Amino acid sequence: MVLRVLVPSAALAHDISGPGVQAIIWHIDTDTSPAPAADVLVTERPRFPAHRSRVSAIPGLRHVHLLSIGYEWVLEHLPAGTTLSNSRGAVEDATAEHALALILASLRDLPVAAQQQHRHHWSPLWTSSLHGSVVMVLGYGGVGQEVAARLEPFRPAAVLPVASRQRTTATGVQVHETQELPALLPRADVVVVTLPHQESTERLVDAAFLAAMGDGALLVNIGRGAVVDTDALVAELQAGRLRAALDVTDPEPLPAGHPLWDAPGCLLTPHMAGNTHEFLRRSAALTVEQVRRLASGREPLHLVRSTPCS
Ligand SMILES: NC(=O)C1=CN([C@@H]2O[C@H](COP(=O)(O)OP(=O)(O)OC[C@H]3O[C@@H](n4cnc5c(N)ncnc54)[C@H](O)[C@@H]3O)[C@@H](O)[C@H]2O)C=CC1
Ligand SMILES: O=C(O)C(=O)COP(=O)(O)O
Repeated sequence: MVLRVLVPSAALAHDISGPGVQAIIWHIDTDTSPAPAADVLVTERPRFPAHRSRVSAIPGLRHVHLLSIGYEWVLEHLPAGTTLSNSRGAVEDATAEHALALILASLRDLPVAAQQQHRHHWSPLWTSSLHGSVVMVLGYGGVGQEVAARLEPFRPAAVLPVASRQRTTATGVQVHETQELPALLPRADVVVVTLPHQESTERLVDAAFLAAMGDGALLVNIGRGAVVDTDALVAELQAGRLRAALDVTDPEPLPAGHPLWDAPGCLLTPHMAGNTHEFLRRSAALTVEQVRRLASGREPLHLVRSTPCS
């Protein structure tokens, strides 16, 4: 039996082609015609929410493999009986690196310096240091742990990991739980959100959360936009009380005229934390391995949903 696999690019089609595999190029954002029948869909996260439902119209679909990690967008569109896997391990490094870039750029006011450069204006700035600061890492999974590891060489006063449950890791790290947030938030100079979007995390960073952060503290979001109450954040930024560096926003893409574009003290990047050439190579290699496994009837790697949904 030949495994029919939809892939978003000619390069991936080339990589996965082989005995027992038929690669078909179909991109969820750009191919507006209905997808051809296929056993497997390999896909990126659609850039536009309206394109998500295209997954549910693929005849014969049995497995979806995501080229990234976040899978919340696909769950409600998975046809019954379909299993799901993601690219765990391929993108955490790049994402954590971007978090550090956002923290350092914000603390050292690089966007202000860049604006000065565009105006050919030379005026030294006084900024804040990561050394000696307290950094909360909210969400302590694959991405959160990589962020925490990258913070250590900067010698912060403390790194406070927060996740769903309290525990001490095998390496002795004390992970706090969300119930402790009211006590911990006033201590944090920087809060880095690495949470997935699910019912329990939606708007977890709400007006009360933001109000508990200290004056001048920095909120960084590299998880999902919907974890933050955007209106409440805009209000804090416009009041000049907090700063923010956001790779993910709600809504996304950010529409023209949205108040976040020009909010004071807000650095925005367009959901690009994971986008490195190295990530592409790693996820391509993972996809080749995944397709080989599926073609030979073996258990797929990194299953997110192992029991076919009904
Ligand atoms: N900006 C970007 O380009 C990228 C964003 N991401 C996002 O980062 C997210 C996290 O990825 P991973 O670290 O691999 O996920 P993971 O599943 O390994 O870790 C999630 C963490 O969140 C915690 N958590 C879950 N629900 C919680 C709750 N209600 N309260 C407190 N903590 C809670 C878990 O305990 C765990 O520590 C992805 O789901 C994706 O949305 C991932 C890659 C790139
Ligand atoms: O892995 C994720 O969840 C990410 O957000 C990054 O990749 P994406 O932009 O979703 O293709």
